[in-house]
Amino acid sequence: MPASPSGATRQDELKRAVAQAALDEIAPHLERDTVIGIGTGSTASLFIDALAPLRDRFLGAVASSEVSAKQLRDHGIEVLELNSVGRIPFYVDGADEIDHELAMIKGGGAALTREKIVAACADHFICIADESKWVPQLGQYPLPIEVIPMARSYVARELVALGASPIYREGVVTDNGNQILDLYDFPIPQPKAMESRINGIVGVVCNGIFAHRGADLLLLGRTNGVERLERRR
Ligand SMILES: O=C[C@H](O)[C@H](O)[C@H](O)COP(=O)(O)O
Repeated sequence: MPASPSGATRQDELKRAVAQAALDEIAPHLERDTVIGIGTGSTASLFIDALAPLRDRFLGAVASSEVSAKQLRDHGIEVLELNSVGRIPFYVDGADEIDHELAMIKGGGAALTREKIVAACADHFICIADESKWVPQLGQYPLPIEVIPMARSYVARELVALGASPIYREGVVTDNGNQILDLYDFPIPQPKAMESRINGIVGVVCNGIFAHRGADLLLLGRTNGVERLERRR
């Protein structure tokens, strides 16, 4: 992708545009006691940067990773523990893939479990993504599975029985002290069923299909502007 004179690629510009669009979406709803759920990754990071100037208009944030928590604190935004907060009106995060039902693959950065937990607690999941993430069917991007380390080989064998080819993401330890298996070339025609099926394997902590709790709103960065897509009810 060509870089602009500033060094930013077109994809970077689209990510920045959707980060700003998410801010525009939530800014009118911020109250002194509002807690915002914050995702992980390059797009979520741009959202944190955009959010920083408004830090005095809301209470704080719950972060889905240690990396995002640090970035929030560096901006002077209070990071709250999930167990200590009540309502989270908005969760803002990126995705590795998203389909027309606003189901997603997430976890390219290994943050899937905490992301799914914070997303589950939120009233509205706003997904921010550039158009490269928009797919007709999930599964072109490797599907991450977070596993308890001692169960890794067992889970891998169970996934092979499902028709997958799991690859151990060597050297990666999640914020929860676990490991990641990635499923390459694994088409997912029925995301909800597959999300449940993989979660049923003993030793799996979480998988990167976000279908049961998909996004409510997608802000999709396209070359001709940000498209706003709401989940069909
Ligand atoms: O674990 C990482 C997260 O699921 C990210 O939200 C996802 O990988 C998208 O990241 P990015 O915005 O960098 O493409």
